[in-house]
Amino acid sequence: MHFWKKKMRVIRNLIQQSCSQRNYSSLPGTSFKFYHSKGNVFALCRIRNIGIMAHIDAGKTTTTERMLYYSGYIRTLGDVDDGDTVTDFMVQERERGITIQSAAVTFDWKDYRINLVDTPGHVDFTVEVERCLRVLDGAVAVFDASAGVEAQTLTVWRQADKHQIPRICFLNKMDKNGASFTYAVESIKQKLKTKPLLLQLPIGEAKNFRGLVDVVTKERIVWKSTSGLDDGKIFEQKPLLEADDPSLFQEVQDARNTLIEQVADLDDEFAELVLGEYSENFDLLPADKLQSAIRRVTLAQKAVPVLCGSALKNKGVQPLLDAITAYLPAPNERSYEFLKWYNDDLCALAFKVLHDKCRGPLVFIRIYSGSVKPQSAVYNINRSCTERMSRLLLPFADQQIEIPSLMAGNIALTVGLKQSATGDTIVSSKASAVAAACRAGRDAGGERRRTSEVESLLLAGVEIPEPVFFCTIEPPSMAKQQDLDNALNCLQREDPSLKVKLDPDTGQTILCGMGELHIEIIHDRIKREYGIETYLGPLQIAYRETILNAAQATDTLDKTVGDKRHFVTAELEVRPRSGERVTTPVIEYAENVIELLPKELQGAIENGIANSCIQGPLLGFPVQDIEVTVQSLTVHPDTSHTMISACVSRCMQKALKKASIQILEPLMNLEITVSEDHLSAALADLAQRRGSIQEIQSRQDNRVVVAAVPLKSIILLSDGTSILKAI
Ligand SMILES: Nc1nc2c(ncn2[C@@H]2O[C@H](COP(=O)(O)OP(=O)(O)OP(=O)(O)O)[C@@H](O)[C@H]2O)c(=O)[nH]1
Repeated sequence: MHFWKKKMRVIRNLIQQSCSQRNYSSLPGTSFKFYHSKGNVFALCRIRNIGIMAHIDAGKTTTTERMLYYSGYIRTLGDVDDGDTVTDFMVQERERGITIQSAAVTFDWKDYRINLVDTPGHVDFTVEVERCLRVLDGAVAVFDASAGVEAQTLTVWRQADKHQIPRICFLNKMDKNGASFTYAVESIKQKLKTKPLLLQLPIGEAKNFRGLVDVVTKERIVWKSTSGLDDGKIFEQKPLLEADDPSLFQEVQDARNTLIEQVADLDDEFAELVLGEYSENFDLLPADKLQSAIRRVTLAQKAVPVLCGSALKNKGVQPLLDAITAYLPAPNERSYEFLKWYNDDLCALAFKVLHDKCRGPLVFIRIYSGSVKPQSAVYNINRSCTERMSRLLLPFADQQIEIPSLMAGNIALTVGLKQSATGDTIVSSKASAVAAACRAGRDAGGERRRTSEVESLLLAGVEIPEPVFFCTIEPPSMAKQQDLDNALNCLQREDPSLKVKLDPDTGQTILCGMGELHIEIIHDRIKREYGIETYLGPLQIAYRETILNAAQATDTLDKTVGDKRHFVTAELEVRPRSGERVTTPVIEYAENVIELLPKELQGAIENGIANSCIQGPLLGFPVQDIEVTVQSLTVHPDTSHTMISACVSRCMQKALKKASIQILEPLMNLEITVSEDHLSAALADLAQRRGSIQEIQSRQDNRVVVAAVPLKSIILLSDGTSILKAI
């Protein structure tokens, strides 16, 4: 079903691309002068840095497009299905109708500056979501109201939890068949374990969805079409009277009372107010008092406001924009410990890199303190280098405008930073970094070593998960290998989840990625953006190896090279590591070894251990979740470090073989929505694929099977086609 929908989109897009693409030679809609004049004059309290996150296809891009339209940034509404939205500007995004890379847009809404990032929903691009969330102050979680919380919603929700990001929920697709406000709210409660605050109630559902009622103000909002134009710009907002609709009136009354009680439970200041002045009649409680309390509980992440609408049918997006400004935090409302070490000096985090053919690398930075100006030097703490920022731009999807400076709290695009990569901390100068490190050291009691002072200045980057797929990639001729290497270098800087390595046996370049689609997109980009036609080998699963038991091994290396005798004897113990997953071995030394071991030999030993874990003894996959103890080491004085590493590595391989080495296979968590009639067929199919069924839920008339299935059996069918495409 899903596949056909996408396929239809691709066909339509291909037809339309040639005749009806939006002209982007200038910023769509609004004039440049407007942004120049307002460039950075917004007070911090009027800035919102927010992201839009959700499961694939929930409607993030469609919602973003409506926001841009109502804010006046664009004059015509783009459509994902027509491939002409502002934020999905990559050719692959337009062709496939999905978001692949996050896109930042800046626009203004009622005297607020909103820096908004539309993120991808596909599981292969989760890292893209994570690195954006790292620099955002708030997020809008979009849901398909007919599906509620879906698999990837859980992942992005957890990412937002990790970065402690206040959120609001938008139940989109209220117009869709099967849309259910109650079902979606219940699934938020159950699956996300959060407290939803219902700030709106829908008027009608599915094809009867007409508008909504604002529970806080008790106003009815109904959208009108004017002279055939149904763009949602015109809507009627007036107090809901009992005479209009007695049952809706009662429903709203009850919902408001519940909301007041919920908020009072979470906010002492509001509880005092409610229990004092308004205890007799909640109706008299002013909307602004309720709003302020909702803001406080949202910022404290004690509850999540819930709104609803239909982005496609142009309903509910303006109130969502109001809610973003009313309930999500301004940059100065987020607390960042490191800010006090910088005073007003520049401190920024590079969170995304793009490569532009003419301008070179474009680096997105979030400014936490101080300000940036073009033509200035900045210092990259991670790389210990000074770079020159030649130009400063405000991002508007694939368009940018040049600005003379930008203050803390904003997101900017810089030109000229050639070394900086995703996750790097940028400050004004080395002296400023040293001064901040001293302050950080003083705060830590002056006992901290210098290295850890510098470490504390580094703004935590983004955790990159290990790739699960790999394949070989080859240029059409050896002459093109250098060009391919350059292209892969650029793509890796843009996308930290893409890993490139050399096969030590064949010398081939290996591409490692997060999924089939990820690798397919990289292949396509190399062809389109770098003009290199490459050949991919068969897609393979990145297995891992681990051990089940503890084991010991001893090995001796005795070699004479020239007039030098190299002699090492190593004794090691390996054990499985329980608890948190570790991809590199945890190394310990027996007491008698650590006392006598010269520091410089430690590096050689650890090198040997790490090298042996790169290619496990069973099938040559990396070894993980192990602990190693160096029990004893005897070294002849003339022995080189390389020989020590080689001996330790050989000894490790012996120990691993004795410790019941096993293959670990990646599992995919699946949610399969089927009608009751097809349930048994789906379960039989899962069993055939070695899947383990965790739960079978009911979703309105459908059943949802939650299962974990080995990746190998889900990706490749016997005829070599992908099951994901076949569904
Ligand atoms: N019925 C209905 N369809 C919608 C609505 N909003 C979006 N859609 C459709 O849902 C599909 C996906 O919309 P997108 O806006 O691309 O969703 P997305 O979350 O950005 O998708 P990814 O970025 O690829 O994860 C498109 O076919 C839209 O036309 C809505 O309010 N109602």
